[in-house]
Amino acid sequence: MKKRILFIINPISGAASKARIPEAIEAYLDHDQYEYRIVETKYAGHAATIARDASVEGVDVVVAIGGDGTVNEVARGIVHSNTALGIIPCGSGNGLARHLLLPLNVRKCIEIINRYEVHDLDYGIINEYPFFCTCGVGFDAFVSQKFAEAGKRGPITYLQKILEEGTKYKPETYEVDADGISTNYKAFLISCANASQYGNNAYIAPQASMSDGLMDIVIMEPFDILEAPQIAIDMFSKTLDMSSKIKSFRTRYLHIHRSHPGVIHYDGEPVMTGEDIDVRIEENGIKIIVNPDGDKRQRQPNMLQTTTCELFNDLSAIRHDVFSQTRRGVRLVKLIQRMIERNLPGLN
Ligand SMILES: Nc1ncnc2c1ncn2[C@@H]1O[C@H](COP(=O)(O)OP(=O)(O)OP(=O)(O)O)[C@@H](O)[C@H]1O
Repeated sequence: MKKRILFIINPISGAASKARIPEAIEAYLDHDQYEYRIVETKYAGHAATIARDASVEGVDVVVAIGGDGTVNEVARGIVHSNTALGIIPCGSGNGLARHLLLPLNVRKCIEIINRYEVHDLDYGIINEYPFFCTCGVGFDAFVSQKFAEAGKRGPITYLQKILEEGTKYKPETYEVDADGISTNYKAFLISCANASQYGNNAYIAPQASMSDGLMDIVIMEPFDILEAPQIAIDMFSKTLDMSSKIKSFRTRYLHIHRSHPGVIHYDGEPVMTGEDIDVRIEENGIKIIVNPDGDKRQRQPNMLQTTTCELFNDLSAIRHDVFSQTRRGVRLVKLIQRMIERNLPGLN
């Protein structure tokens, strides 16, 4: 018997047209294996309803055609069922597709769907919102909100928002509970990563795995404007975990308390929540069609990237030393000046 497959297209995701995707499905899908249907979403949240209904009807595969927001909607409609998720990445960042080493090419993704290699993988839940890639609080949630308000999508808009908002953003203090230990952090952001990247190959948690039953928690400490380029380079070099500005650990469950309500994000979708945030992992909760030829070594930094990161960290430490020596020197000069003034009044 043929498998039933449903393709869900989000027409507004990313910046590219989806007009020729139905043609590609007709041309490259294995029709001996699958009987297919295609639907387009009409509004935000629609993909979740369509996917849930399809799963209840016993559809074997639901394919998200869009970015991480579309993948999130489709995936949350089919968690803990026998329906598998397929992805044809057509979004702005495509974080989950990139983590899964899927090609950003419609034909190649359809060919991967034809091979039907399904793995049971983890997903997470932040308060009541499922996430499959990353979620968090702080600067990334703030940028997601600005991006959602921008009225225009695509990676250029994302970058524009990061640059516009980056210098204005003020780090907050969070109380973080994990495995019975509570710690206060002043942080630029706290990210909970089921997968390794935000999208566009910006690796927030290069070592994150979707099959370890754990999430990688990344706490980014406040940094100054001179350190910002180094953090960006570390992200794109998959070496952020080696940065001196990062604290990271793995856990199944995390509680975050902050002093006031605010925005969080799940897979880049912003939502307002209260002071308390609970994040947990659902082990093996979703079936996903993976790339059988995906080489996981692509997620690791190469020698050049590792060496560059170490060099930058050393330079940063030297700069910090010079700064603190200079500050100490300035304090000493002021002290001597005060002593002279006290002992020799009227000198100035
Ligand atoms: N027909 C529609 N009209 C308006 N919004 C929609 C429609 N269908 C889906 N959406 C919403 O579109 C938003 C953007 O989709 P998606 O996240 O897939 O694209 P993207 O943001 O460009 O890519 P990425 O998440 O990879 O950066 C999602 O929040 C989704 O809920």
